Amino acid sequence: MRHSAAVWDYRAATEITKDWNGIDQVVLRNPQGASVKVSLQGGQITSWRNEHGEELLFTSSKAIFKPPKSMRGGISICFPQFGNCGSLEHHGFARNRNWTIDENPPPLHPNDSHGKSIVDLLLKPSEEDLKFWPHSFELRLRVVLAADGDLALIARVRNVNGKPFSFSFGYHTYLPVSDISEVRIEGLETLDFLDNLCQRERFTEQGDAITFESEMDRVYLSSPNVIAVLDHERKRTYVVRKEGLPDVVVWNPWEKKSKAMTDFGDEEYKHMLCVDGAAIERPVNLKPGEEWTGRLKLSVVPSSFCSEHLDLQRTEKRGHWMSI
Ligand SMILES: O=P(O)(O)OC[C@H]1O[C@H](O)[C@H](O)[C@@H](O)[C@@H]1O
Repeated sequence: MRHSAAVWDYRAATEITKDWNGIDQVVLRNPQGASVKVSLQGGQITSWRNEHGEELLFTSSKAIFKPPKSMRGGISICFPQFGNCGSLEHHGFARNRNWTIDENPPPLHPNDSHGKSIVDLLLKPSEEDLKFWPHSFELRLRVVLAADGDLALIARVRNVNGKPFSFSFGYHTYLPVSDISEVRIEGLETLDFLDNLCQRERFTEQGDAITFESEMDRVYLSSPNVIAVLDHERKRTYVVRKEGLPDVVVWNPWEKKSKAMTDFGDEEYKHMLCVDGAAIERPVNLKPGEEWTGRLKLSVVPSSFCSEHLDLQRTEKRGHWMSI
């Protein structure tokens, strides 16, 4: 029997347009009208909007949209180095390179594809990259806009070299918040962290949730796979689910550092927060032919869901990732 209802084509739900520099970007849409924009410049997620058109990622009003540098905001891919822990440029070179679209990505199961929109981007090293980091790799980033508006990113790094190599990785994620002093993060309490403001000295988090009253730049270690960022004023919560990413970087530049950054407004630290799922403390080791996967999924829910009803760790189910 033939189905008369229209079949959702998850690949046709993408469109290629140009970004601010005339560089290709992919726009994903779901049937409700939510959208995601991914630039081939850096494989950077530059926009994520819900079905009402509301932007769910932070971008600085002073962001500089000039290749090859990634712009300040959205979600950028930090690979093969996070921060300055290595000899490469800050946060690695992946975010400052041109990526390509994989025209023939591994398909989704037809039962799992309804309402989703997907694109796979690829990065392979150039001759120049190999001079500084002599490892042949393939980095595949699958970007998924789900039927319910959630945004999922699945990065796969494959060693196509004859020798083992190791790397760090991070999804450098800028979230917009109404007022940083009213925000708290749940899920990181009692963990050890490395404080980048104290020469990466190791401390143990005390107290309840993480709150903000000054500059913060920390790498929380061995973190749970679900954490929540609660924005009291806006009564909304970002739920961050991750897999293969043991660390969480929490960063807010606060007043002084904001003023020192040319691509960031003096007061913007009040309205943003970076919460990055990452693999930093223990670099990932890949033998020839091996592949590593790091998954991140962002959802936005009303805050009331979270504080009382969302048992963070109980939502940590493998089923979340099965269909992508
Ligand atoms: O300015 P960016 O390269 O985007 O990095 C911004 C920030 O990213 C991370 O959160 C690091 O831990 C910080 O040390 C860094 O300052």
